[in-house]
Amino acid sequence: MPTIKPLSKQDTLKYANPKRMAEIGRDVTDTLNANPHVQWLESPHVQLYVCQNFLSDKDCDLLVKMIDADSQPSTLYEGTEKEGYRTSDSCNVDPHDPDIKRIDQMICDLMGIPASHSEILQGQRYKVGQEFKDHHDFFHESEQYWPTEARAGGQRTWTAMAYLNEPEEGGGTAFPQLTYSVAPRKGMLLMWNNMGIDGKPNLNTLHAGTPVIRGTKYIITKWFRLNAWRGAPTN
Ligand SMILES: O=C(O)CCC(=O)C(=O)O
Ligand SMILES: [Fe+2]
Repeated sequence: MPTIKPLSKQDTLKYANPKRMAEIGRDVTDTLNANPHVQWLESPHVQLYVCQNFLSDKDCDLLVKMIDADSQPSTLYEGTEKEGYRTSDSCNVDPHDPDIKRIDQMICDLMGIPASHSEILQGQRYKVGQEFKDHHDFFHESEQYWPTEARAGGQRTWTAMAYLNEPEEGGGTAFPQLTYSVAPRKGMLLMWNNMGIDGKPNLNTLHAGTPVIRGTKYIITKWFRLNAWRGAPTN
């Protein structure tokens, strides 16, 4: 594996600046709080929101088709792989597809974050028994992937995740620190701030895609970055 240049203290501030991340947290929560279609899932520990019926049935169904066509076994970051940890299938949906561009923009507009600061939409499918165990979506700065991810867009700030169907049993998104689990609802968008109000990674955002017991679960996920995401295609 090539050696990756470590980050200086100054670089780290550029890629994970608590002051700027606290500001983003305030801006996004102001936007979401002002939207009558969005509900705040009251918690003192995590800024967590839902928007019911965010995606139409038609959009959900077309996304499910795309995921079925393109999915490969999901991956974890190099150095963090653990057997059985993330057993779903995933795919990066085609960012040039006009429906994807529209849905992508709808998510960014709802949250008030520029699309340039977001990663490509990822689709995921969980069959019976598949899951994504407890994890944080923010980057742990002690991990070997961090310098590369930092330079590619910096820390992950917010997560937006939409359920495309309702498995018959299981497949909720559990937040063990909140003793809280969100049940999949077709078309519902779930959003949370991976940072605390201090703009630093919030350990209470620990969450899991719990095993599907009956049926299949489909979701799309979008992760936002502090800076412009360099992995993004140019158009
Ligand atoms: O499947 C879920 O409910 C959670 C997925 C998740 O945490 C992720 O994609 O980062
Ligand atoms: Fe996650």
